[in-house]
Amino acid sequence: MAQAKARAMTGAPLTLYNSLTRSLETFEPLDPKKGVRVYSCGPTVYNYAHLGNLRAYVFTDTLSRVLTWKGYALTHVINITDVGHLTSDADAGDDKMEAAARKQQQSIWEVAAHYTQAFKDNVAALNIRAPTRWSVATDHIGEMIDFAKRIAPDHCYEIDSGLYFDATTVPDYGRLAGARDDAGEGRIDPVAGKRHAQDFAIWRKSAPGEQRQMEWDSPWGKGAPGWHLECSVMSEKYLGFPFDIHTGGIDHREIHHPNEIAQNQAFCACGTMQPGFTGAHFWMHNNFLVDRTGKMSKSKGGFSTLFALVEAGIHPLAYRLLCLQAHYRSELEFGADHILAALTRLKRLVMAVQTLRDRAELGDAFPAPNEAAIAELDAAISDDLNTPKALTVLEAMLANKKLSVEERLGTLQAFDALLGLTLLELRREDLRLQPLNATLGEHEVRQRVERRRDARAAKDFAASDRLRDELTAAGVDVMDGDPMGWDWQIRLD
Ligand SMILES: Nc1ncnc2c1ncn2[C@@H]1O[C@H](COP(=O)(O)OP(=O)(O)OP(=O)(O)O)[C@@H](O)[C@H]1O
Ligand SMILES: [Zn+2]
Repeated sequence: MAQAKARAMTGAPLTLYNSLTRSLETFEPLDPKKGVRVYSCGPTVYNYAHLGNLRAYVFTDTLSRVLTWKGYALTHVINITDVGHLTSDADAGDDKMEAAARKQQQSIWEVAAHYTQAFKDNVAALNIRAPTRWSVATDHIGEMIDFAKRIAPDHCYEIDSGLYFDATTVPDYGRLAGARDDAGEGRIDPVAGKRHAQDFAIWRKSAPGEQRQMEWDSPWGKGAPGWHLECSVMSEKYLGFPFDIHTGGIDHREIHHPNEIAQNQAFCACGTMQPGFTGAHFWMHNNFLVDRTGKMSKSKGGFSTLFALVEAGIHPLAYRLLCLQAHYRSELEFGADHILAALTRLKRLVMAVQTLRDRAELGDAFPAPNEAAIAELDAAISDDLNTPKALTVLEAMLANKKLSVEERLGTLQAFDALLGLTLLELRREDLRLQPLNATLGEHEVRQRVERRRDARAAKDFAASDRLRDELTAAGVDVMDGDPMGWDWQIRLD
């Protein structure tokens, strides 16, 4: 801890991109006594998280590791949305949870419990640190009603379908989104009786005759809270306004976060609107994971999960590395080639570390990290979390012959805490996962690869080709002369 504190004072200033000002700003905690307070919009647990969703949490994990590295005490809240998120972000359509429960013929609570656990399993597999608190939306309905009661008199109006927030009652509505283009407006479905297109539901009343599994009594009738309200309420409850950093995917910059900001303005100002007040100091957004069809999205279907990746035999940390290879504000493309290349890079790293370990003479503890390498890493991540640069610093450090083998391992320990790749623990064998649909076991693959090598050595090309075909049919690619000595890999289609 003492070492971490010293780093915060001597390290580079931390610069982060604030979507609110569309500029890079130097980060300082708003109230150092409270440490740094971060809120991240969490998953809607109606389905498995896709790899794009998980990119959002690799990003928040990097942010939280960097803040810890800088020596700050961190309070990080991620919510679990188990009510209120409609099929359209802008208050139209069905509740995603209700729709999923109907389709899966299960209770919403079962659906939520199953996908919440699956999400937490993904988080653990990616070595994303658990936040200080997971806060579940349905545990906060009372607070949501109280919040709504406080802002309703000056900012809301009631119509048949519920209580709506009048976006014209706060200054500068939508500043975070910037100018809304026609496509943005087009996403806002009309709701009968709404005063303005941008107005949004604070409380949705259950329609007469509607069978909802989740509904609560409120001053505006039986119903459920709006999705935007949840995040305002839970961030205020656990972090207090204003807190330091609010994160989410870049889609939230358009509707969800501007609406949270409007609610926060209404909640805090109580008639005397403070200029520029938004509830959080920094609003940060990760860009999308895209595939050939565009943004990966649950709503669109055909998405990839981490579970599917592992079933195909890819180690989950290869996906973490793929995310770190791109800056969080750039789009990142996902495809079989991309993930296999990331896996190869991870293998190289693991083998480099293993070679060092084999050569090292370590006592009870690792030696102190090399200060120059630490400073270089610190400069990279202090520059708006430049993880692609950090990875090249890592590789250069591991290969730096001017440092002793032991010193490199000691430095790696510090790097690992920041990048979360667990390079000191991973072994070459760990990276060889067995695909679920494999027709040959690892041992059988090995035997065939060796028999094929012998056949080639004996110039028995017919036998060697037959063995290769057999392996190909089993989904295994043989790699003759692989520089890393990795003589086979599973094939991803
Ligand atoms: N393709 C993507 N790339 C990166 N982040 C994403 C992507 N899709 C969603 N996110 C982010 O993932 C987080 C969790 O979102 P959530 O579970 O509410 O997704 P969703 O809106 O139901 O999913 P989808 O948009 O895929 O239908 C949010 O911060 C969201 O902005
Ligand atoms: Zn949110």
